[in-house]
Amino acid sequence: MPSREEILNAKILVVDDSADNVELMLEILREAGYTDVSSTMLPEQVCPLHRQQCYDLILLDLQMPGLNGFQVMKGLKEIEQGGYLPVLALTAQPSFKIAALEAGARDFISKPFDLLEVHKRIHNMLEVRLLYKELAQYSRQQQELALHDPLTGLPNRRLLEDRIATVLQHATRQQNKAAVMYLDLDGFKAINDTHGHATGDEILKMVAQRLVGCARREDTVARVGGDEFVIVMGNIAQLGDTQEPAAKLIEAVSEPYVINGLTLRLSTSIGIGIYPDDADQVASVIAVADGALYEAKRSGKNRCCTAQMMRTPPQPHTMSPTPA
Ligand SMILES: Nc1nc2c(ncn2[C@@H]2O[C@H](COP(=O)(O)OP(=O)(O)OP(=O)(O)O)[C@@H](O)[C@H]2O)c(=O)[nH]1
Repeated sequence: MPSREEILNAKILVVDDSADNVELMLEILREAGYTDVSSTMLPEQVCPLHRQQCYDLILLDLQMPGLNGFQVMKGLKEIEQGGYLPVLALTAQPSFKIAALEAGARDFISKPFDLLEVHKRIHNMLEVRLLYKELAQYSRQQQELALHDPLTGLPNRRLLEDRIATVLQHATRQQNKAAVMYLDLDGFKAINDTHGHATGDEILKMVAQRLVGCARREDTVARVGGDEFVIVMGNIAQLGDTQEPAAKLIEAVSEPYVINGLTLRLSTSIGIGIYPDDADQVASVIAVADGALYEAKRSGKNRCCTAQMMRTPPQPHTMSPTPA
């Protein structure tokens, strides 16, 4: 629940074409202890102001010349799409009360003002508005958590798959290629076993930072398993464009890690799959990169293999003719 202090610090806008009404409402609010109150007598200013200030409460007169309160609410609804319209309608017309609620106002205050009613309705409405904001923020945080790895903060497999799908669509439209690089650290288990899980965690965080440091801004670096990471590169012309970035990644991972006075080293193996040359679906391009990674491990680790290498049969050695 929002605290009393949070409620008193909420952002409030008073909208009325009568200077006397504005003055009266400002005085009531200030006396009640509200600290962040402003006003306008120009209804056409309400939407631009709300876009800028994101008010917690708009006390809106319904009968104003030019733009009336109902028209203002229509504009506010476009700003607060799917959200909570923080409008308390002010009206002297009993017949407008229901119309205002139907138009999206959360509540109304009758004119002439009854002080007790004004205080209660403003307080109740702010309580709900602030609670709504807290919930919306909590839900955003939960969504973030569901899509990111808690240890490194990198995107997790779910978000990675979404990103790959977007990159593949883009590559199709642009008639170019995309690369999926699958990395698995070499000998990471030994670090855990020798120096403990906490040290292993520190290494994973440092590896994550180094990979992000090597990638372009538009690439996605994700953690998809214990010591497994995937980097998606869009907008490449050919497989050859991945060789330099892959070498950079291998070098970055092999730099020493200094943790609690210990200097540790490890390396990484990388498998690369290219869209659309090696596969044309999200899952299959990840699978071919994983297959190439397996080959990189099998053939000695600390290296990069491509799916294309696995398809190309080894070339027979050509012997130079022996001079007679
Ligand atoms: N510290 C830490 N370790 C983890 C985490 N998740 C998985 N692991 C460990 O990471 C290790 C990964 O295993 P492997 O990839 O088979 O080990 P490896 O020694 O790197 O083997 P190669 O890839 O063949 O070189 C396992 O020991 C897991 O217990 C984590 O979040 N933190």
